Amino acid sequence: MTLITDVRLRRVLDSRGNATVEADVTTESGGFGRAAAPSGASTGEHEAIELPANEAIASAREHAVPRLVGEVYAGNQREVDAALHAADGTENFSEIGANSAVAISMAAAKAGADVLGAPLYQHLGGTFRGDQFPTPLGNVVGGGEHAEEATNIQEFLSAPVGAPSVTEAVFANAQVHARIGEILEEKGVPANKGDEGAWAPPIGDDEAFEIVDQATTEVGDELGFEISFGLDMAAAEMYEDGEYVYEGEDNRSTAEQIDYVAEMVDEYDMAYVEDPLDENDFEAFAELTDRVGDRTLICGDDLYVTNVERLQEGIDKGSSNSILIKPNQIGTLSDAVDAIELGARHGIQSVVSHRSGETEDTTIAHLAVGAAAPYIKTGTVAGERTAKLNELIRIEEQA
Ligand SMILES: O=C(O)[C@@H](CO)OP(=O)(O)O
Ligand SMILES: [Mg+2]
Repeated sequence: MTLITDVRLRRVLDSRGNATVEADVTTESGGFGRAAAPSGASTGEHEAIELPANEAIASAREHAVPRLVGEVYAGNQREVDAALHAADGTENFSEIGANSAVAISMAAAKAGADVLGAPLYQHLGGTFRGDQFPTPLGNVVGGGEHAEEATNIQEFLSAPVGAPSVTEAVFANAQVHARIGEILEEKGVPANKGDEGAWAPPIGDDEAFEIVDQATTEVGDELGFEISFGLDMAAAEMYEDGEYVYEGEDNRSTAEQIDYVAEMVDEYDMAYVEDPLDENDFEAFAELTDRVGDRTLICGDDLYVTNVERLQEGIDKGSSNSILIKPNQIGTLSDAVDAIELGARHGIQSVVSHRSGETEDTTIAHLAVGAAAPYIKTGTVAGERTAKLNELIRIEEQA
């Protein structure tokens, strides 16, 4: 029933207006799945390779489609993803492009779910999944590679850790975003928006900490549950010649960066810090995790690139207690789930994540629920972000 009979690939727009790959997968019994690849701006050095969309499509048509059509069952995700790896033949999807691979992998999963008549999260996670929901981390202020003339720190993330439901958490993040808009207006700070819809005001990191702290506290008090906040520092982007470069401030050595992050964790009682250190510095990550890992999540994004070998190195060295999961960083859903499961076996909390360039695709909402990931990071207000957040609301209603 789920034998793949057709795979179509096309170029569509992502949220930055760039071309990305969309895949349609059809099965023998008429099952259908459609998915599109996202795209990063602050990409990790060790990520699977994204090719220009037209090249990725041409190569996948030549190498991957013949290995799928009439050969592989969409209901068997491992088989689909193994065929993609075999078609590519490299370590990092540099032949067919991780963008083609992930679009086909996700579209096949949806086609499989369609044939089974099951929601995608249940197809991915099994019948005993669907009752545990991720806490959404919502980008509310940011800069770095996602906006010019804004904060050094890439993302300030609202973290409604005390929310009684995912729906209330999603609305809480939107309210924090709105409150920050008001605070910026009161201060007379002009506020543009960055790639993910977060405010991108021309202020320093110190002022952003104060504003996000104020907004999360006020909205938390009003709603009656705890809203903490966190950061994605995307520190690999700041790291130059052994130092962390902060515009308008002194540079920080690795030891100073560790001290700074540890101080901020305590000063603001932060729930989460992603990529506080360079993407190759497993040791510095371990030092920071040793210092504050009992009271906050230290998450590896560019550090791990959703790769189980890099995650295993982090586990061996004690580098973090959390991992970011981006299916397009590794190229298939099977690889992404392997990383979540390896992490879970070692007490590493997964944060399933969007990219800064996104589409209306909602697969990551289902992946987070299907794999029982404790967190999801998928923005706060823009349409390509609310697509996933609204899907979480619908899944919660079904549960
Ligand atoms: O660093 C990140 O976590 C992501 C998503 O917020 O950004 P990008 O997709 O640009 O890598
Ligand atoms: Mg990141």
